[in-house]
Amino acid sequence: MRRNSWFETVAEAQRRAEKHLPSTVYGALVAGSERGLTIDDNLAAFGELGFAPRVVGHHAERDLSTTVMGVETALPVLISPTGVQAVHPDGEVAVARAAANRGVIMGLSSFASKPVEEVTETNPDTFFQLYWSGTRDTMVQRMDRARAAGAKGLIVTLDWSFSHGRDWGSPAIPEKIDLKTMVRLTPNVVTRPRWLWKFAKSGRIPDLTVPNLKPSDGGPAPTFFGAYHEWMQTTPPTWNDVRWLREEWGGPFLLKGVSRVDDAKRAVDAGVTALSVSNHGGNNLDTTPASIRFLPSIVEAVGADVEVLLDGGIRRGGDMAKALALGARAVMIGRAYLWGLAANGQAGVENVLDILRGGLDSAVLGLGRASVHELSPEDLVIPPGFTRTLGAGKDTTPPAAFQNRASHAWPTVPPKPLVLVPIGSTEQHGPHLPLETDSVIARAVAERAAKALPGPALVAPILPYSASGEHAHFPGTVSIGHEALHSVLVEMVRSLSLWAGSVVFVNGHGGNAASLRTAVSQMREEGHDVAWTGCGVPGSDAHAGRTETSLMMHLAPEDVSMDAAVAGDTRPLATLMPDLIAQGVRAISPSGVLGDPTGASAEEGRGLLDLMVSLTVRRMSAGITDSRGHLVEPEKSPSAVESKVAN
Ligand SMILES: Cc1cc2nc3c(=O)[nH]c(=O)nc-3n(C[C@H](O)[C@H](O)[C@H](O)COP(=O)(O)O)c2cc1C
Repeated sequence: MRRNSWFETVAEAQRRAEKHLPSTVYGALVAGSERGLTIDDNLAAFGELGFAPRVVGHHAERDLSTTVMGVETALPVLISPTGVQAVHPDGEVAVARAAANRGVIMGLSSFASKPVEEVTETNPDTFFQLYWSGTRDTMVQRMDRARAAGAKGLIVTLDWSFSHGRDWGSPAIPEKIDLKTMVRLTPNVVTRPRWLWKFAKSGRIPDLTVPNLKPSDGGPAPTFFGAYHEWMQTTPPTWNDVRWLREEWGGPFLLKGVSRVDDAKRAVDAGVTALSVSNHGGNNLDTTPASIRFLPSIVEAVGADVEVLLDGGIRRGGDMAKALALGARAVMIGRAYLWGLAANGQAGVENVLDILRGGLDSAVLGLGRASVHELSPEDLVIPPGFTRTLGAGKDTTPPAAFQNRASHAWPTVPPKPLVLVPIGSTEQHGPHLPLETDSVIARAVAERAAKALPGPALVAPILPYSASGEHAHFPGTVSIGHEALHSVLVEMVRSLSLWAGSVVFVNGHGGNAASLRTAVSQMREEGHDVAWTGCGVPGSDAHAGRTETSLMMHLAPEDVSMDAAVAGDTRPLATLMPDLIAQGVRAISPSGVLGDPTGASAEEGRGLLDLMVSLTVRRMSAGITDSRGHLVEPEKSPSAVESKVAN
């Protein structure tokens, strides 16, 4: 009896691929560089993330569809480009057909075994992938050909450093597979008669040429290794080259392979439409952490500007749900569909896409969401320390460079810029929020305001220590007191004024207001162009309550422990103030919370942050201050009461 070719999970597809394929071919699919630690982490990281399911209020119908770079897809998954050499005689055409049948976008590698024209004919929703390889002329020819074939987007892959040593032994890949090689590989091949039979039936032997790199003068297509050689000989690209590629292509443009926030920002500056957070499926520099760990920081930095995708380690629909919850617009899959292809051709790829659809739908259902767009970090249990942030100029790094679009070396600082200096605190924020809560909020407001303001605006490294005397008896609090803070602010302004046009302190901690008033008014009397503003919004509660908790759930969800959140004293700040001044926070609220964090949400935090930023931008644009340099709302007179600042 014929064995049921349907499989239940991607793990089973992998087992069948291993059985079907010669070990050399299977080895090339599972490959990860060096010790394979990155590829392991790509998988393990999804296991570290948990779900936070709901039990009532589930939606009878769920919408899993989205668009990627303007192209509709029934599922938020793309076929990631891979050189599908020798896995199946129909190669990428079988994959493209499966993707078309499931309404999914096909990514075609320039190292693929099938011509782009055949693939776009099969699946019109195809993105063509290019490496920075060859001369500019050859790259233009390749892009022209893909465009003429109807490719709807270009994927440019930049995360490859020719790091191919593998401790477990790289499989030997022949220059080309002809009959002679087949004979040489016989011991390997004869143990996989079904694989050989598929090729024999198709009347072809596995092909290791790359038709999409065929020269336009009619010469033969290079072999896989010829193409690889050309790529290795090409001088690596600069950001200007990326911009040039994007302009030459002129359509939707996805940059694949980003891990760092600074690279993501430069990609945005280069005009990309989308980027994929990726480590090439563990095939670039081994020990690079899993791509999912970088996703939140990159979404936070550029998610409002471009579409952010993720690839690496997706094996289940639940993995997709986790990536989407952390802000990915869609994911890309590599090995999962290759194993499906090896196990059962086109039907095997369809089987894999169905598995992913089923798993994603279950997750969306169980999380009580109606669509993939509603997934959010709140749906996940994110263990402390899960995420990694690279190249963000975090305030834990030495304050050597300005944190702005690019990390500025001094000659690149624009003349007489406006400098925003965020001021935070290091103080207890209840049992559920981190000590740096005020710093995270102040920096986020300053960075977003700097982007929104016209003209050059730089964000200076944050001042993380300030006046937190009222929280002094809680472990973790570090306060330098008003006197020291006053001196720091004065000296900062004197130093900044040597080259800055103007200085605005963006304060995230209400306890700093007294020092800011005295220091800023002293500096204005000395003739410096300086002002300050707070991050308050009307109606916010006092400390570690709903306002700050919502903001942190939006900005740094991995650092919020909602399990530990408790309500504190909920009286308004004005009522609490005399007791606070006389006795400190601990006497009034043993937990350190003033307010009630329990109803907080990331959604609310996003709205609050937007409001904070727009109020800050409005105040800064109007430039009206009270007599001590505190920026006030434009409609209020300069003598108006100072606005409330967040704690
Ligand atoms: C065998 C193989 C070949 C690949 N070839 C390419 C390629 O030609 N172009 C490219 O951009 N990425 C290539 N990749 C990387 C994938 O597009 C994708 O980033 C990676 O496979 C995602 O990880 P996953 O396999 O865990 O899903 C390849 C990956 C594998 C496993």
